[in-house]
Amino acid sequence: MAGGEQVYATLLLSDSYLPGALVLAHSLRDARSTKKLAVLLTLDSVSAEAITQLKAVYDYVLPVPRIRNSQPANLELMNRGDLHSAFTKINLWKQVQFSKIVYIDADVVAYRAPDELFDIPHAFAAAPDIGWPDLFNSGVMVLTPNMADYYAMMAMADKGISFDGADQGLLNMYFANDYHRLRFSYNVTPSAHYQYVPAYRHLRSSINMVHFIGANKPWFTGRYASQGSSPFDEMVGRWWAVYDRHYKVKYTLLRRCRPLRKHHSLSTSQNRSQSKCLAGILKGIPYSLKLGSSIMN
Ligand SMILES: O=c1ccn([C@@H]2O[C@H](COP(=O)(O)OP(=O)(O)O[C@H]3O[C@H](CO)[C@@H](O)[C@H](O)[C@H]3O)[C@@H](O)[C@H]2O)c(=O)[nH]1
Ligand SMILES: [Mn+2]
Repeated sequence: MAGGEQVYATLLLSDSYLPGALVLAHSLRDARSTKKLAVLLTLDSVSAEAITQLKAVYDYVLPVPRIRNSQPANLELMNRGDLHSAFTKINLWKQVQFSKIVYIDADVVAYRAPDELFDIPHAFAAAPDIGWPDLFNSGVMVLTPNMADYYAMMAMADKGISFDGADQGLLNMYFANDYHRLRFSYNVTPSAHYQYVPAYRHLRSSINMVHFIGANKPWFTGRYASQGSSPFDEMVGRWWAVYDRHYKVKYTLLRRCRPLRKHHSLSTSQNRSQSKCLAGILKGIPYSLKLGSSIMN
């Protein structure tokens, strides 16, 4: 559908990636993007509380059907059984109310808003994958929704056609040599194992977005990595900087309200101001903060 809106979109398949989706949205907004933000999610695995959090930062919250790979054997080749429903990304092509989508994984932080990606004259574009750079990484993609691609990819998903069992394998087979290659700066995937420090120093100022691929996300591992000075540590630190800018203050405030609560001898008015304090702060606090301690260290 020509003339539709252009949006950034991400995907949320579980509450466990909520901190990622929130940080991504804030990073784009803080960088003053002029585009709207959309999140596709599966209602059977994302809580109502998480949706409330998402609505505070996303313009469009779009429920989509889960697309599960019924033949997940290839997923085990990369030890990522958790990606059984990554095919759900195919729903992006069905969003024909939008003329162009810049899709971004929930484990990405934007250093600047790459609005120029909406203007590239190609139906599909993506950046190289560091594991095998002839392939593209499917964590950042510029795509044009249309039902023909959607049905063709759904047919592949139905048959479990994907060399890695997930969306990246399927998409690389579908678009094969027919895609526009984006610069790595749009999807910088740091590795704790191979760090090309001189190149990082040389090109650091041109980074557009950083993508934390692999099973260990910044919000799972905590802040420890962000304290060092390696390129990897520095990039993890950038993720936490966005997180803290929007959520840390509120958490500190919450702690200030909490000790009073255990007091039994509070007057009615003290009690009332206590509840008011908590209610006000909780309104703006992400669900993930209340989930566990890993994120608070
Ligand atoms: O439990 C989960 C798992 C995934 N996701 C969503 O799915 C995306 C992909 O999963 P992720 O853990 O980010 O995968 P990567 O470690 O980045 O692995 C690579 O391989 C995946 C499978 O092909 C691709 O989807 C990725 O883009 C590619 O970078 C996430 O960003 C989220 O948007 C969830 O919401 N919850
Ligand atoms: Mn990812």
